[in-house]
Amino acid sequence: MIEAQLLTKRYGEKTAVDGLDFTVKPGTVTGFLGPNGAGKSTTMRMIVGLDAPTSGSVTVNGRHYAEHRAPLQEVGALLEAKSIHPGRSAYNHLNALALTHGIPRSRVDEVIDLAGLGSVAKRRAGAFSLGMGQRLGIAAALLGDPQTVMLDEPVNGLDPEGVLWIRNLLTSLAAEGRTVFVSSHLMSEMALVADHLIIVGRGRLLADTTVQDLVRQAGGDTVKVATEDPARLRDVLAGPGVDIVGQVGSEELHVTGLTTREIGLKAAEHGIPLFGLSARTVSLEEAFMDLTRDAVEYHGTTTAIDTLGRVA
Ligand SMILES: Nc1ncnc2c1ncn2[C@@H]1O[C@H](COP(=O)(O)OP(=O)(O)OP(=O)(O)O)[C@@H](O)[C@H]1O
Repeated sequence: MIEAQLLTKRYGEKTAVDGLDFTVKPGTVTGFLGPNGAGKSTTMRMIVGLDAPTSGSVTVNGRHYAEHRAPLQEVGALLEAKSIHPGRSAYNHLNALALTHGIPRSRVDEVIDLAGLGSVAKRRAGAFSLGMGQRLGIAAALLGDPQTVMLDEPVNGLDPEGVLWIRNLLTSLAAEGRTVFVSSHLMSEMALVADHLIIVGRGRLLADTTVQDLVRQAGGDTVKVATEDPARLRDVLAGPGVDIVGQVGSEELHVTGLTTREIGLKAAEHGIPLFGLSARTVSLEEAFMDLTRDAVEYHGTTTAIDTLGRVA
């Protein structure tokens, strides 16, 4: 469990983190989202005591990080800045960490396997690709078998296989009852792994919500369905809490209140062939952009916002 109370960090004139109040609970993956410069890394650094709050506080499992007797066994963190000696092998790096924290050597082999680093563990870490470096950072974070795991942009530099590995890893860590806190500025990636979202912009809390609620709020539970006989499908799908919109002469209906699965099953039950059945997928990105629009520090001229047909 991570608890932030009025957490604030100023660097001179700049307020990087501005009165954040949030709780990260065990047993789920919590995504920490926000545009570049929103204050995510600064918040994470304060959680593990690498930066001191200007005011407010943040605790892990009820204590400040520095007050834990065995911090590595309490919270494992992957932060953006790496501190690995380039001449040292992955194995030696993890072994040194284990030795200084009273962690058995057998755990080093376990995390090397877990991170898929077996074949490169004896190589110099300085020669590692970005993706291998990320895997080593994650291995180090898991070394103490911590109850709380915090990763800053873990998919950075990973290939598709690595991205999938991270997704499965995060989900299984949460399923084991751990607190999993992961930052990203990519809504699409977070939507695939996170159950809960904490969204920040310019250091302030913009939303503390479930993925499901954010989708709902953005109208993302609309399903687009096409059939030769939309009038009949409309009759079949009609019911309490179901809203159906269609245009005269169009084979397409927009349905809210039913999932793609429910619509597909009902149509099949009544022998109505469907030509298309899809949930709106861009709405999560749209919801994120709507929320953070005023909080983006650096607007590009040709960003993803343009591809959605919207102007920042
Ligand atoms: N040591 C520092 N000195 C001065 N300003 C800083 C320092 N660290 C961060 N900042 C500023 O604080 C703000 C928040 O930065 P932070 O790195 O926490 O954001 P972020 O959400 O992690 O961004 P990104 O997604 O780009 O990593 C930024 O405007 C940044 O320039």
